[in-house]
Amino acid sequence: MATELLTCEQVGKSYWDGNHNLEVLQGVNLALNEGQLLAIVGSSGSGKSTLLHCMGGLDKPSTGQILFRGNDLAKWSPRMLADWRNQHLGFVYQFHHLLPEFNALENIAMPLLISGQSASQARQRATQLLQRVGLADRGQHRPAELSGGERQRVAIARALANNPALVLADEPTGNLDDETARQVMALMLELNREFGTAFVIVTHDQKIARALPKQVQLHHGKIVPQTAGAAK
Ligand SMILES: Nc1ncnc2c1ncn2[C@@H]1O[C@H](COP(=O)(O)OP(=O)(O)OP(=O)(O)O)[C@@H](O)[C@H]1O
Repeated sequence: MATELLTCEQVGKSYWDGNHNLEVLQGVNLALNEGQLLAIVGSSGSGKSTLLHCMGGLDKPSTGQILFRGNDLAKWSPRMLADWRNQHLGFVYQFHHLLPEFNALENIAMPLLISGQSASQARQRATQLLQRVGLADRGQHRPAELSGGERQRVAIARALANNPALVLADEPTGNLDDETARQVMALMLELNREFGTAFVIVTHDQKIARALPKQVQLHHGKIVPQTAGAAK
């Protein structure tokens, strides 16, 4: 039976701009199962990144709840949230956010060192992951010495370092050409199958969204109801 990993219950987010209350998310209900792949689509400004940040505990909803394996994120201290992110979540962004002064291997090893693994354990796991994303011969290269697609592969390997339950990816292929985007997406789908990691992928690209088994569309901060038979 499918087990719920992350649940959004009536999530709302608003910002006060000095004059108005900006309702960025309204009544968002969403359930993601362990190992599931979900695309979040919507036009620019529809609230996709805000929702992803709330799901990752990087931002707090103004109303509603986000539950991880039944635990309400709002009840956790900043320290607990940081530990949870390190242990259970991975993040991939449109721009790789790798540390420029460290090489590919060191970038992948970083979350492992933060979680308390020894340098040799971290190095071993980072080497395996680098191999798995097809970059065994690029370990000593710094981000500036890698192509855009290679940087995203390193970023994906880093996101998976601690074998998280969930990877949150914000436009992970947004900065890549079509063919490289296709390869990076294919890699994420393979890793989902291999490791059982759930992925939430924010994209404005319908082609990419359709490659995933489940999609939700945001429009002005609300989930657009699916027509019968469209959702899985
Ligand atoms: N910290 C903030 N303060 C005020 N308004 C914000 C803040 N963060 C986001 N917004 C507003 O919330 C709305 C949704 O932003 P968000 O970045 O979530 O959209 P998006 O769907 O990810 O857009 P894009 O595809 O362009 O990245 C936008 O109108 C944005 O200006």
